[in-house]
Amino acid sequence: MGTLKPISRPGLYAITDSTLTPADQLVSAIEAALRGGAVLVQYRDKTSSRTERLRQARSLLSVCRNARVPLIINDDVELARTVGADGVHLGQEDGDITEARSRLGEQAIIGVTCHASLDLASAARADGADYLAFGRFYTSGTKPDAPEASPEVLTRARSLGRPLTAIGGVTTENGAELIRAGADMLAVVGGLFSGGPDQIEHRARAFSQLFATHHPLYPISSKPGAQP
Ligand SMILES: Cc1ncc(COP(=O)(O)OP(=O)(O)O)c(N)n1
Ligand SMILES: Cc1ncsc1CCOP(=O)(O)O
Ligand SMILES: [Mg+2]
Repeated sequence: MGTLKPISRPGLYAITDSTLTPADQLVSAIEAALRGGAVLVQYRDKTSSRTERLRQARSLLSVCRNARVPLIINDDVELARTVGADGVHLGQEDGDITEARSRLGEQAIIGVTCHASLDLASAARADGADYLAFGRFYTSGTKPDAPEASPEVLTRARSLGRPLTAIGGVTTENGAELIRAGADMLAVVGGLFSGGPDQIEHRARAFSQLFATHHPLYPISSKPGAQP
């Protein structure tokens, strides 16, 4: 098993969506999410051509590098390797964690979908996953048929000692419940990007504020009202 790597800090995990964000607005949308405090970005695109995905991933990597925020590629280890992204997110059907590790290296961040299952999470940890993703927690327009999870799974998964991500229908209204239950990151598509370009930075800031208020490990000095 690899050494534990710090995944940035608790916060918003912004996930792109080619239907909510047209290709020509992708970079500015992610720049807005980063200004609002996103701590991790995932390029998730199920529809574009390989050439277009390569182009978009390269553009996003440059934006993320400027902000010193890691870029994760969804599903596609080869794309992550080709562009030199910081890691990959693998679902249960997306291939072997060990194989991804050997292709991307020890420093790569590998995140794994665990749905609502502590057994899947335990196995992913044993195979070297760097973060464990649970959900969907609420109704999701992006992936309506994803298996459902309840927030208690986050509380139980804390004992696994890996950063926990919550996904699926997460909004600025319901996110606090997930952070209090144990989420270190809120992975968000619709709740961040569905309002169009003018809303993104403001929404990202609101998500980031949830961590400042509700996450136990958030630096004390960053909490609202704390003395400097
Ligand atoms: C952070 C995060 N969590 C879960 C997923 C879902 O991955 P997967 O189950 O492979 O489904 P698709 O996203 O590939 O449709 C994710 N991408 N990111
Ligand atoms: C990819 C994925 N996996 C489980 S739910 C989901 C979709 C997340 O998108 P949204 O934040 O719009 O529900
Ligand atoms: Mg997948």
